[in-house]
Amino acid sequence: MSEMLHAQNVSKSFTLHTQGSVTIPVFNDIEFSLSAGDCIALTGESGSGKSTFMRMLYANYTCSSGSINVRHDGGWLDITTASPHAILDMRKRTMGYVSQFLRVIPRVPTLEIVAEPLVALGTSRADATAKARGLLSRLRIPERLWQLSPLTFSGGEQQRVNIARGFIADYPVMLLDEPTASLDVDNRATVLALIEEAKSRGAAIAGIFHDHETRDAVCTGSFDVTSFKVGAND
Ligand SMILES: Nc1ncnc2c1ncn2[C@@H]1O[C@H](COP(=O)(O)OP(=O)(O)OP(=O)(O)O)[C@@H](O)[C@H]1O
Repeated sequence: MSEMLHAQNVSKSFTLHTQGSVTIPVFNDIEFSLSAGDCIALTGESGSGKSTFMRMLYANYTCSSGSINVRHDGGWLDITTASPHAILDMRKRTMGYVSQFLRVIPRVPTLEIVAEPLVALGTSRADATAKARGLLSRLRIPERLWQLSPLTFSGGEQQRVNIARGFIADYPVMLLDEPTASLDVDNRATVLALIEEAKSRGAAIAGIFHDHETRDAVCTGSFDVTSFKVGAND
């Protein structure tokens, strides 16, 4: 399967400038690769750096050293050195990210929030809205809520709106941060089906799944961040 993302010699430490410039080393020399059709679980004990690494894959956090290349626009883009404009383009067209929490924009209806990534890619508003309706139905968000802002929705409802938004475009690479964390059994099954569909169309997926059943059901492999922890092999 073709490689979609490659992280090489990636290290990370945080410097706490407001606390005497204390340095917190997180991990050293990570080698990580993701291919089309993969669904790799990032694993490791609490505090080992799973979320930090995922944020680095999305270029939300900088790398202390190393490179992260993403297949984008027919070539490779090193997101550790790319311009902010190139990163935004990569996120728009290549890499989807389902975070745990929805960023709610007040007064924007749910249907529009879900359809927006497809509209940004050039799909007509009618087609994007039709697909958004389909996803919201599958994820059991009652139709009477679709024209409302999700500001007042429950945690689980907000998470499902976020999932619908994350899965509406066929991103070649997807990052999933605990996509089933606050879901009931039926909705968890729907999310597993969406992940399976993304894998079958060739998406390359990395995710954090604290729930073992979810991980065992959809993951093709795992990547233990702990083994790259600073001092792990001392
Ligand atoms: N923005 C930050 N500034 C400073 N230190 C941070 C920051 N983000 C994470 N860290 C530190 O980096 C280490 C790894 O944290 P991270 O959240 O990535 O772990 P995790 O494996 O995702 O943990 P968990 O499973 O508990 O969510 C921790 O020691 C944490 O304190």
